[in-house]
Amino acid sequence: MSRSPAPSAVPSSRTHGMISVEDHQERILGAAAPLPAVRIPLHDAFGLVLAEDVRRRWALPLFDNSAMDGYAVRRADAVDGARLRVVADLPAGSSDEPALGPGEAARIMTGAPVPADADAVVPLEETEEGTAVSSTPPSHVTVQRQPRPGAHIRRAGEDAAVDSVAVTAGTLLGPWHLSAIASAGHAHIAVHPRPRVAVISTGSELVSPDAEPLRGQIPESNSVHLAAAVREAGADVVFAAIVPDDEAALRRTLESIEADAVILSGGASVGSFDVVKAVLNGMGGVRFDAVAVRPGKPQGFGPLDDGTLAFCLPGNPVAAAVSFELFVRPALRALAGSPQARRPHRTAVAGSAWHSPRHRVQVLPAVLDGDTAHPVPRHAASAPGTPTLAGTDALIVVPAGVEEVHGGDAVTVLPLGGGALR
Ligand SMILES: Nc1nc2c(c(=O)[nH]1)N[C@H]1C(S)=C(S)[C@@H](COP(=O)(O)OP(=O)(O)OC[C@H]3O[C@@H](n4cnc5c(N)ncnc54)[C@H](O)[C@@H]3O)O[C@H]1N2
Ligand code: MOO
Repeated sequence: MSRSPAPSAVPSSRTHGMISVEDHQERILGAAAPLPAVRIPLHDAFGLVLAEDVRRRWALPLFDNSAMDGYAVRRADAVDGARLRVVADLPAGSSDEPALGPGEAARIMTGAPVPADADAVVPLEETEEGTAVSSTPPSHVTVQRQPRPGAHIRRAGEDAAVDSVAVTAGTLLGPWHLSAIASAGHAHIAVHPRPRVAVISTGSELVSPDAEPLRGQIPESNSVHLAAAVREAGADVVFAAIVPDDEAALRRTLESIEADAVILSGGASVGSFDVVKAVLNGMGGVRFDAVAVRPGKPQGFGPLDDGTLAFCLPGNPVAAAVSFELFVRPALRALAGSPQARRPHRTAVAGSAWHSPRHRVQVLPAVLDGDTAHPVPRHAASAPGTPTLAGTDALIVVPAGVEEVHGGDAVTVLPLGGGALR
């Protein structure tokens, strides 16, 4: 890959009339503070970000308990071949605390509290009576092998101390975290709520995918893509609409929305019918910039007067999709309280050669095959095996200043997907 020196990053500096991708991302992330925490039932918390440390209400395990089905014994008496009298039966959940005298044992099941007089558990398999199932314990049990001190007893507090932190604030909650929180004694927790997102596609040429498009009309796809991407990012779509190129209609639609973020696509450029720019430029803190990225150059962003973050993306479907990944998704994750708002990137090998624009970051939809990234051809042929936009599972990001990528070059990729956060 031929590289020319990267231009130094001066915040909001303009090179060739454009601001850098990083400057635009920083401006957006600077405005996207975590939404205020709410308390919700643990069962509803999967995929949300924990807002405060969760501490254990008790030590774990709660009490000395048996790790095996067997017999709780006084080890000194339980020598090889000893015949012990069974004086109690302790299933899990038993609150009994039987005393064990010399030569006595209690049948005990896994998880049941170990009597204070016992100092080891002999598993069923190490007794003459063995594992034959019976509802009542035998009157006596014969120990085959003397247990080690403390054998098969899980001691109170050996896993975790009372008041220790079970799960830390900022954690994206998955099944393992949630069960740890339940074990720590909490049925309700403080989380950042899912961001509420409105999606608006603008353009008088847009028609429903099941319509027969007349000349000049095209099937509307951005709202479908963006709504799914919003959900995949762990946010809720609270509103979706197609609005024609009509300033009054767009204003009315915006006024009706209650959301944390609104994503508009189309009409962001300089054309005569670019109503999004006409309506939103200067509304609240919204500003339009040319960002040094292809595709995705025309971008509008800023808070509306009520604080809703407005993202105005270019209408071209690939540009809108790329813009979502670069600029919207990190903001939604930040609103959701995630400390890792950006997707992790990695290095892959370019599967072919292509040109890249000199002064802009290039972002190419790609299909990953192991370590090789195959850019989706602009005019994807339908030959079997050819990567297509529908199969996109990563974006290749080529920095500004690189004009040629050769097959075999190392390239940066952002793998997409990887599990929906809901
Ligand atoms: N004179 C200039 N013209 C353009 C410039 C420029 O700098 N000067 N920038 C170009 C770039 S770069 C882009 S990207 C586009 C983006 O412009 P808009 O945001 O105004 O997008 P539209 O014109 O509304 O739409 C572009 C294209 O995408 C189709 N589209 C729009 N919305 C949808 C949708 N929801 N579903 C499917 N397809 C959609 C639309 O029909 C157009 O074909 O501007 C360049 N022009
Ligand atoms: O932003 Mo445009 O072509 O660069 O998509």
